[in-house]
Formats: sequence, structure tokens, C-alpha cells
Amino acid sequence: MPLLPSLSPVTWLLLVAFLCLVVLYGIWPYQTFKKLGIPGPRPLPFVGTFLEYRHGVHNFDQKCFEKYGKIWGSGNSTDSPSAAVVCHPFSKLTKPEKGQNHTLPGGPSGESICVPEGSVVQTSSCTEAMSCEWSRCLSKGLVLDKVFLLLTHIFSASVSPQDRVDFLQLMIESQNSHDGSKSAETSLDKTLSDEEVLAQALIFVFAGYETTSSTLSYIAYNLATHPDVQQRLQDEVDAHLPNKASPTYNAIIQMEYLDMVVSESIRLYPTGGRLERVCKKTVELNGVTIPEGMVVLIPAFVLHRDPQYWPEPDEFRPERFSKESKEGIDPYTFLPFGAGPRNCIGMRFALLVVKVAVVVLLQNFSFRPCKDTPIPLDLDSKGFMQPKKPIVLKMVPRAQADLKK
Ligand code: HEM
Repeated sequence: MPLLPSLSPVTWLLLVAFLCLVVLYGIWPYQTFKKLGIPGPRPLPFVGTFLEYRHGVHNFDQKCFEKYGKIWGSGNSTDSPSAAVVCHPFSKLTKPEKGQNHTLPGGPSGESICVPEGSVVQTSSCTEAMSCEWSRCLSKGLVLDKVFLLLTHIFSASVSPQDRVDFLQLMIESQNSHDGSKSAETSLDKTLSDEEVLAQALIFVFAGYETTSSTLSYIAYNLATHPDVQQRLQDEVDAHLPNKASPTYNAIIQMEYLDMVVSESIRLYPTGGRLERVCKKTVELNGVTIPEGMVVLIPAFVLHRDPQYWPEPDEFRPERFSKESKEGIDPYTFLPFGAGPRNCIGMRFALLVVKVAVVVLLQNFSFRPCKDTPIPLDLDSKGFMQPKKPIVLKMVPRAQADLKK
């Protein structure tokens, strides 16, 4: 039996030409970096650098940063064939213009606040504004949108019209009380549709749940592995809330060391991952031209561990965020919640929840490492950044822990 099917020479020729075209189609988009002189790992046809993510996105970013410097190309078929990863402090993110919200066809994810366009990014070294439109993976997620549609039905059952008014009203009122002007009624220029309410509810759960719980785990880990920091924090908690008094908002915001510990922990473990924008105007940055339309990724993890901004970056040192030291920090080198008008909408809420949880836990327990605690902590970041092995800690009741000191 012949090894190859007996085809006419013309058919063979067409077949070979077709295969060549397919390969060319697969690698063509990645020529962009070569043309622009942006260094970076060699992408494979179609999949780009996606396979490199198997050891975690943050690991890949860290390696690229060490090898190529502050800007490199990261072609990846699931994202965009031409995403420039820019590990550089951005200095300004201005407001998107009104009415530029992007709506997806056929589903509520398009109605969520997570898919607007039109943020403008300006870099500290740019003379010219670098305009970037917001681009989230959701905006390309037609498959994801189906999932959202399905989940909508599940959520519909739990978000009754009664809950809806309270839920959104609270957010709107708290926003108004910040600028101290308009009332809740006047701030809405249209009534939110059920779809929009559901979209916000869904995105809040997805964006807020894993990030907050992981942040708490990292804080617990850092406290367990730094008993001196934990002790100082417990002293602060006890001083502000004697006799295990219930935490109040005022007490929480007065706890400076608590804020330092939380900040340092999210510097080391920013669970939000890479920030993402689309360049709207060609710009030159560090001698590299980033053309209009190119996706720009900002790897918060790498930026947070850049020794240029953070001496001995892998050390857990809450003192970096003390009142005096904080003044020297470029705010655009610390992006656990992103930056600009499209930064994390749940930031204040998340910080409060995390702080209340830490306070209540430390009033009653002390975290201690045990034989199963992974030290050092290896991370995985295929989705949200997570530890490779679960963080296992011992929680010792306070009275008992205090006696052993
Ligand atoms: C410690 C917990 C959290 C972390 C570390 C975190 C981090 C982030 C980051 C890095 C972004 C992207 C910002 C940017 O690109 O500039 C983001 C966006 C967002 N987060 Fe959070 N987040 C947290 C908790 C929450 C919570 C509790 C909620 C909801 C109640 C929430 C809702 C959102 C939403 C809706 C967006 C998209 C905002 C927009 O596109 O305008 N997040 N978050």
C-alpha cells in the first residue's frame, strides 16, 4: 500500500501551497514586533507565546522582564497577536468620554461596567498622551457571553427587584456622598434595566470574590511567617479595640500599621494580575514605538517587584508603606487595584472587608506556620494568581498563643 495517497502533481502543489499559506497566516501577526524592534520570546504559529503560560503568567512576565527589559512583545492567539507588555509606571489615566460604553450583542456581560472603551493612558516618560482604549477579555468573549447568559438565569432567582433597589442604591448613594453634591435620584439619568442590574451583580461577584479571598490568604501567610509583624499588628488592634470590641469604621481607618501590612501584602501578591488597555494613538516609550491599536499589558506583579522601585523587592516589609516612606512611592508603581477612572470599582469595599476580617481574626487567633505550610510560596497564575500548593496554617486561639510567647 502506498504511504502517500496517489494525487496528481497539481493537487500536491495546491496542497503544499495551502499548507504554506496556513503557516504564514499563523505567524504573520507576530511580525509586528520584529518590524517595531520590540524584543520578546519567539511566538509559535497560531498559539503565539501562550504555551509559556503553563508555568504561570507572572513567571513568564518576570523572565521576560529579566531578559528583555521594560518592554517586550507577547503574541498570544487567545488575547491579541500583538500585545506589548509594558513594565513601566504610567502617570495618568484620564476619563473615558461619555457614552463610550461598549455593549456586546445578546448578553448581559456587555452591559457590565467591565467592558467600557475609551480610557486614556499617559506615561511618565511620554511627552505626548498615549491614548488607550479599555479592552477586557470579556469584550471578545462571545462564548463567555453564553456562560453569562446561563448564569443570568441562576442569578435572576437570587436578585429580586426589592434587593436590586437596595443593592444599587447603596452604591450610588455612597458615591454621591463622596462628591457631596447630587442626591441619588438626580445622579441617574436613566433607569437601569434588569439586564444591567444583573450584569453588575455578576461582575461584582466574579471580580470581587476570588480576589478578596486570595488577598486574605496571602495576608494570613505573611503574618504567620513574620511573627514580629503579626505581634505589632495585634498590639495595634488591641490598642484601638480593647477587650475584643467589635471593629468600627473609625477604628479601622485609624489603624496605620494594618494599612501598611495590607498594602505590603498586595504589593507582593497582586491578585488582579495584568492590567490591560488598547493604545489609541501611536506613541514612543523608552525608544520603542507602540502603534495605535496595539494591546498594552501592564504586569502589576513584575512592576511591584522591580528593584528599581522596591529595594529587596521579595522581602515582606510593611515599613515601605509607613507615612514617611509612602511619600517616596510613585503611585503608578503600585497597582494592585489598577489606576485611573477604570480602576477597581470595589477597591474601598475590598480593603474594608479585608481589614475587618484581619482585625476580627487577630483579636481571636494568631496565625502560625505548620509542617504543611509552603515556604517559600510558589505561585501559579494561569487564571487569578494562586499559590501552587494550598496555604495551610495553624490558627492558635489568642489566649493560648499569648501564653506561649
Ligand atoms: C482585594 C480585592 C480586589 C483586587 C486585588 C482587585 C483588583 C482589580 C484590578 C487590578 C482591576 C483592574 C483595574 C485596572 O485595570 O485599572 C479590577 C477591576 C474591577 N474590580 Fe476589582 N479587585 C478586588 C476586589 C473587587 C471587589 C470586591 C469588587 C466588587 C464589589 C470588584 C469589582 C471590580 C470591577 C467591577 C472591576 C472592573 C472596573 C472597570 O472595568 O471599570 N473588585 N479589580
